[in-house]
Amino acid sequence: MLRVDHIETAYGASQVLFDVSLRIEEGEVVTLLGRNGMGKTTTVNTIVGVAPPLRGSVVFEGIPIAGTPPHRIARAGIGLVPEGRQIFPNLSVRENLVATANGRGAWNLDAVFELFPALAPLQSRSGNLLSGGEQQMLAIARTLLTNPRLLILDEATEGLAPRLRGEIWRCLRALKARGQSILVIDKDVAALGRIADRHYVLEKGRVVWSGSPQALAAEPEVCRQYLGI
Ligand SMILES: Nc1ncnc2c1ncn2[C@@H]1O[C@H](COP(=O)(O)OP(=O)(O)OP(=O)(O)O)[C@@H](O)[C@H]1O
Repeated sequence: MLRVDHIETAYGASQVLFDVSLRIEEGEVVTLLGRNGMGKTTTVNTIVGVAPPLRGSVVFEGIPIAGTPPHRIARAGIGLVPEGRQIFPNLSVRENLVATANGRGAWNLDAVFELFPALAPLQSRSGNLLSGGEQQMLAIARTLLTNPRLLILDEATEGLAPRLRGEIWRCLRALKARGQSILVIDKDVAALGRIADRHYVLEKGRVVWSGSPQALAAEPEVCRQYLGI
């Protein structure tokens, strides 16, 4: 579904990604792991068109998308739940949800309220009055309403209380069970290992290891050296 091949990405004169390659097959959950500043968000930004690569290719469902503007990539079916959520603070929950909904697939308001029952009674509440967990549910629901073929979450549970983190993992398991393809970044390697098909470990802008959660668990040196666990 997505093939990233040998991408090199820079912010101005500062190159951040070096020869990064990864793939996501239909229905897979794939993760990007690595300590702060290693290039995970930049990899996502390259895929969604915010930081086009200097070299290398990004091919989504057989179509090269590197260099395509972000709104066209979103339309092509890649939905991002960004780090920091970026919900519209002055719009209500319902207005946030319908603002970017496209009605081109199975996701509608009823379906997202079924996935996140806690959001349903908050429909008229202003975005800036939501808790962090409610904001993250809203951010995921809003992206699902664009009916993405590939859902990307950057820092899926960052800053959330344990109970709310559990709620986000429950949601991602439910989405995986529906066949949703997902690329996810999070610091909770154990939780990611329970839902992932494959991990990619980034270190200083390079993929230094990739493999299944079982393979990662068998490599304590990789965990220690690159993930600090
Ligand atoms: N807009 C930018 N302009 C210049 N440098 C940037 C920019 N965004 C990120 N960087 C740099 O690129 C490198 C990789 O950052 P990136 O955000 O991709 O890492 P990350 O692995 O996602 O880390 P984090 O978990 O802290 O977000 C870092 O050295 C960072 O300082």
